[in-house]
Amino acid sequence: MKPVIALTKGRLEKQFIKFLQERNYDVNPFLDKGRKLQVETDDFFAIFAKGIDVATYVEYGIADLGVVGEDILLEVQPDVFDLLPFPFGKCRFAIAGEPSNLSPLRKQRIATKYPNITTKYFRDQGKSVDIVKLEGSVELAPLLGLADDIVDIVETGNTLKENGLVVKEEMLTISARLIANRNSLKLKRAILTPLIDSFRVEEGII
Ligand SMILES: Nc1ncnc2c1ncn2[C@@H]1O[C@H](COP(=O)(O)OP(=O)(O)OP(=O)(O)O)[C@@H](O)[C@H]1O
Ligand SMILES: O=P(O)(O)OC[C@H]1O[C@H](OP(=O)(O)OP(=O)(O)O)[C@H](O)[C@@H]1O
Repeated sequence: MKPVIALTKGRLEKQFIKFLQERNYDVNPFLDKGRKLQVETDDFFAIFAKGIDVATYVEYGIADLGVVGEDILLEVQPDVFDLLPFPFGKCRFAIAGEPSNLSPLRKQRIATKYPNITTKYFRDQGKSVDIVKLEGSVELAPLLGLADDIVDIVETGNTLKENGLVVKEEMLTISARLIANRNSLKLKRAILTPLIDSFRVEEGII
């Protein structure tokens, strides 16, 4: 029996495949997968899903392991075991907006894909804000007057820069994480341990 790993489609998938290659796993089945959403390698079955669904597949035990952004774990708080960080998918959460906008007299309005992370962050600072939930291109919101500022992921800063926005406050840094189904960890320990151990990166490298 092979383990099942749920992978976040898109940028994390590409970086995970590179990570596997560096560890001498055979990645050929990934290279010609086309639009297929399931792939079998010598070592495991992989399924491809959106990050939020990766957490769901792992929580329900359809997948034993998952590769998912920490942003999803913080936002959704799925009932999974958070095993270890990967040295990719590194970025940070920040509050950003137009350089010169003044604090509004009304409650501050923040646009974000991450309402729970945002609410908690401001609540911890003793502030209540209005949240506008968006699904992407969040940088548009302050430019078009939908919100005063945004809370979003920043990596290179290019998206902010090219849209005339600046970081106003750094919030926290995140990376991709390896998660596991709680029962799989107990019941399939023998087949999962070698895989999990091969994903460990020496301390100091991350
Ligand atoms: N600019 C970035 N740099 C590094 N990691 C990022 C960046 N943006 C997102 N991520 C991480 O990669 C994960 C997947 O992001 P990706 O952009 O592929 O999908 P998404 O935009 O969150 O969702 P969708 O599938 O709807 O496009 C995110 O959950 C986050 O952890
Ligand atoms: O600092 P940068 O390197 O420019 O990266 C940051 C951008 O990347 C993510 O967007 P993504 O590409 O996932 O598109 P989205 O806005 O549709 O979510 C994030 O939401 C920022 O917009």
